[in-house]
Amino acid sequence: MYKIKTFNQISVKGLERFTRAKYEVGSEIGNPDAILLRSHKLHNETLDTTVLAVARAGAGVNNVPVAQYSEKGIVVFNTPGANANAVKELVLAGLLLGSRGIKTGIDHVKTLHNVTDASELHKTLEAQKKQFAGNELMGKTLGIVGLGAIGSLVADMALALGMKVVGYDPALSIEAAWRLSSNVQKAENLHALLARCDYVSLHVPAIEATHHLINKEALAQAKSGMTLVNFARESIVDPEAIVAALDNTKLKGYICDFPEPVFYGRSDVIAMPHIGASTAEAEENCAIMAAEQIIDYLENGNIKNSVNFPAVSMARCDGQRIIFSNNNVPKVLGNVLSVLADNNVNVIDMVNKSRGDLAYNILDVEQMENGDVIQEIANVEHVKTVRLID
Ligand SMILES: NC(=O)C1=CN([C@@H]2O[C@H](COP(=O)(O)OP(=O)(O)OC[C@H]3O[C@@H](n4cnc5c(N)ncnc54)[C@H](O)[C@@H]3O)[C@@H](O)[C@H]2O)C=CC1
Ligand SMILES: O=C(O)CCC(=O)C(=O)O
Repeated sequence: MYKIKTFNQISVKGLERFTRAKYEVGSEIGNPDAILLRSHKLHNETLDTTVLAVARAGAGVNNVPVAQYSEKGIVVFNTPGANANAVKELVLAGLLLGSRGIKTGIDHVKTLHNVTDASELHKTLEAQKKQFAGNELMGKTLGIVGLGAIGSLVADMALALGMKVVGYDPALSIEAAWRLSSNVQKAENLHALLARCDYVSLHVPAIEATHHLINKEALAQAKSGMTLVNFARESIVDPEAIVAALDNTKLKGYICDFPEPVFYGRSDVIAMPHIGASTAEAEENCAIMAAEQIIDYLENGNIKNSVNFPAVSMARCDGQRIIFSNNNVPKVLGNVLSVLADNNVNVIDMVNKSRGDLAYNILDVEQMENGDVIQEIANVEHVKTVRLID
C-alpha cells in the first residue's frame, strides 16, 4: 500500500486516480511515500524520511525547498501548462480592468444604493459615466516577460485582440519557442521591452534571478502611463517601487494576483487573492497530472515533469526493477553494476540519465535470490536513494 499525504484542496478527479486497492490518501497521513500539494509552503515542514516524491499541482515550485530535497534524492514534480489557460483568461480580465473604468464604475454604482428612483438613477449615471471611460486594447502594445506555457497563450490572445506583442525571455526552451507565434516581436532585454509597451504582463517563475525584477531601476525605463499586470508571483515586483511609480504616474495601474498592505486604499491597484489558477478545469488538470506522475514514479520509477530530476522512462520487463539516484560523479553506475554482477543478478534492460548534480537509473533485472542486494547498492558511495519495485 502506498501512502499519499495531501495539502490544500486537491481536485477529487485527481485523487480518484489513486485506486483504493493500492493507495491510502489523506491530509493526516503519517510516513507518506509522496506528497501532493498546491500552494502550501513546505519550507518550514519537517518531512518524514519515507517521502520519495513531492508533486506540486501547479506550475510554481517556490513553495517547495527543491535544492534541499534534491540533496535527499526526493523527486519534485510540477504540472507544466495544466493551469495555463486559466491564468491566460484572468490576464485578459486584468488587461480589461486596467484599460476601462470597470472596477471604479461598479464600485461607484454601489455607492448609489440610496437612490431608489430608477429614472433618477439612470440620469445620474449617464451624467457621471464619463469619469469611467477608458481605452481599447486593440492597437496597443503588450509586453510579455516570460514566454513559457502561460506567456505564449497570453501572446496568442493579445494578437487575436489586435494588440502588438513584444516578448522577452532569455531562457526560452526550444519547446516553448516552437509554441510561440512568429508575430511576437523579440525585445533584446527587459528595459527595451518596458520602454515600448503600454501594458506589460509578467509570466516568469519566482526564482532568485527574478526577485524584484520589476524594481525602481526597471520602472524608470518604462513607457509613461504603462499598466503592469502580475499574475506570476509577488516576489517578482518590488511593491515600494510600484507605489512610487504609481504616485509619479509612470505607472497608470497595477493589476495583480498578490495583494500587499502597501496597496490598500489605492484605486490604481486591483489585487486579486491568488485566483489565477482557481478554475474547476485547471484544478482538475493539475491534480490529474500530478497524481499520474506520482503513480508512475511510485509504481514504475518513471519520471516525467520533474523540476530537479531528469525525465526517465522505461517500459516494464518481466522480473524486478531497481531504481536508484546518485550524485552525478564517475563510477557510481559501474560500482552498482559490480554489486549486481557479484550477486549473479542478470540485467535485462537499463537507462541512466543525469541533470545537473543528480543522476537517475532504472535497471530491470531477473528475479533476485539475494534480498541483501538493495542494501549493498545503498552502501555504494554517492548513491542517494535505492528502491526495488516488484
Ligand atoms: N496566479 C496563479 O495562480 C498562477 C501563477 N503562476 C506563475 O506563473 C509562472 C509561469 O508559469 P508558466 O508559464 O506555466 O511557466 P513556464 O515554466 O512554462 O514559463 C516560464 C518562462 O519564464 C522564463 N523565464 C525565466 N526567467 C526569466 C527571466 N529572468 N526573464 C524572462 N523570462 C524568464 C522561462 O524561460 C520560461 O519560458 C509560474 O512559475 C508561477 O509562478 C502559474 C500558474 C498559476
Ligand atoms: O494552486 C493554485 O491555486 C495556485 C497555482 C499557482 O500559483 C501555480 O500553479 O504556480
